[in-house]
Amino acid sequence: MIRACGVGVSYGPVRAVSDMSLAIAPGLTVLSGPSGSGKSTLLRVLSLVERPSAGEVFVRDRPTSALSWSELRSLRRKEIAVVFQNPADNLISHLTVGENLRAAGATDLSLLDRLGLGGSGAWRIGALSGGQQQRLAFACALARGASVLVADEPTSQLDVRSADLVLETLASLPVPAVVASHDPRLVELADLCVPLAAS
Ligand SMILES: Nc1ncnc2c1ncn2[C@@H]1O[C@H](COP(=O)(O)OP(=O)(O)OP(=O)(O)O)[C@@H](O)[C@H]1O
Repeated sequence: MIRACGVGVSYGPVRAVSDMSLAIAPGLTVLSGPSGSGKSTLLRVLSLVERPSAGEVFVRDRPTSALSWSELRSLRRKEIAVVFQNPADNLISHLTVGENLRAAGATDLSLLDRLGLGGSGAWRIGALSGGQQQRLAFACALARGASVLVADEPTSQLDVRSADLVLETLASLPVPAVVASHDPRLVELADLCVPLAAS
């Protein structure tokens, strides 16, 4: 679905990503590596937020380097949903759980049951734990109908119990997901682990 071929990203003299090739397959792909190894940069490139300095990113076998920024944005909106590190950045705080899901495009609340949030449709966002908020963020991402979910360190701001909820969610997503994380438990869950070396 999304494929990177020989991707490199440089910021002046800093080579954030060097000659990286990978294909996001069904299941969970985890980008792991020490701080500064280029995980977030590679995620931005795979999410079409940033253009690589070298190489090519293919979406459904279509090369993206010749697309304009507006074409990239439309392709991203259609195919890719991003879940941010901080749960609050993913949700509309003054809406209820159900309203958030409907605002993301859901026609019913069945995704709540599927992600362990059944019965919470009328709750305010503030009544959810951090882990429940991240679960809801993944539910909203699925409601958008994206073909691929992308998440940068989705457990890093959560306590262990809340992180467990997110790990369960990541293990059972119905669409391919690519996640950058330091969390060794996420690496264990991965169908494909892509280790990045410090630059
Ligand atoms: N916009 C930018 N401008 C300049 N340098 C950048 C930029 N973004 C990232 N870098 C540099 O690129 C390298 C890789 O950064 P990146 O954030 O992708 O690593 P990371 O593995 O995600 O790190 P962390 O785990 O700490 O988030 C670092 O040396 C970083 O300072």
